[in-house]
Amino acid sequence: MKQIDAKVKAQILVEALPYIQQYVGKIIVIKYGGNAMINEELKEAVIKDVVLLNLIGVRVVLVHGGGPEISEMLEKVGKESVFLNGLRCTDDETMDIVQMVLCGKVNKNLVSMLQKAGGRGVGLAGVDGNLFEAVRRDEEHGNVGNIVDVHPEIVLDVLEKGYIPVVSSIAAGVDQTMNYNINADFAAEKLAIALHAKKFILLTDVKGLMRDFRDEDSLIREVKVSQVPGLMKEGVISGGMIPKVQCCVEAIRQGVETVNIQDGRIPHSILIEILSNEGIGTVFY
Ligand SMILES: Nc1ncnc2c1ncn2[C@@H]1O[C@H](COP(=O)(O)OP(=O)(O)O)[C@@H](O)[C@H]1O
Ligand SMILES: CC(=O)N[C@@H](CCC(=O)OP(=O)(O)O)C(=O)O
Repeated sequence: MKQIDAKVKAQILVEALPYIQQYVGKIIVIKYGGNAMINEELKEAVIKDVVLLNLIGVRVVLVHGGGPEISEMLEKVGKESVFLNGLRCTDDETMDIVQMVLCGKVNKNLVSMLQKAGGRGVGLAGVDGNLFEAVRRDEEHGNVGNIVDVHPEIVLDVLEKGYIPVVSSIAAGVDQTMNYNINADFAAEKLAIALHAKKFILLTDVKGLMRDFRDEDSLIREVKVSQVPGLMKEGVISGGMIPKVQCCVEAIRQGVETVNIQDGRIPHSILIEILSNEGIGTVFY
């Protein structure tokens, strides 16, 4: 690694101070999508940003997806992935695999990486401490749930002790008889609202919200939530962006100060957003 002169390092830290001060003691919820977990190097960059923020006293909560990893595992056991309106149709066998992959593989991998980077992670599934309670969404999606209640106490306890909560998007049924598969964007949004987060960041595999998502230069930097219905009508927001943007709007309406959709493929994009005036990606306010 290229060494930076100590004077330069000191200068960089001093310049970062006013930005950091805004966030010390505040909660930031980061949704880390499976499509943004492209390789180990990029994952390490995300993890280091999270550890650094935690070390300087920002209360960071990581909510992760893992859609591509679930699909890969389903393929290995000979099951096809079926999506309806962007949500995975989840029969009982698929639900077992969703839980194994999200709560086992992806969650523990992120916790290990946090620890390797000098942080202290605690993995939680949305069923732990009754964090998320859900009801069945509809018959077509099978075991996919809508979160109807959030009990954030377990996350607050973990934060209080200085750990970094790493949350997977599984919810307990309200009657506790079964668990549900929850889209990770929805789970993160609900948690950001319940925790009164200052900021909610969604890391994905595009630069942000684009006027034309095939054109990398058409990034929309700022969106007022009142502009969203118009953008939907124009067809600017489509596919996987529809639920994502709905999450952003709901989070702002429910009191989260700013919400950002940004590119998890850019190394250290979290720090770039937090430590600069210009920021990165699309900010909703
Ligand atoms: N206006 C838009 N700007 C950016 N992406 C868009 C837009 N409209 C649709 N999309 C699609 O939304 C996708 C991101 O949503 P999704 O695949 O669900 O992300 P994730 O897996 O990170 O949750 C992009 O890869 C892109 O194909
Ligand atoms: C109901 C539903 O679709 N659940 C998602 C949960 C994981 C997820 O959302 O992961 P990404 O953020 O990586 O897409 C799924 O089964 O794929």
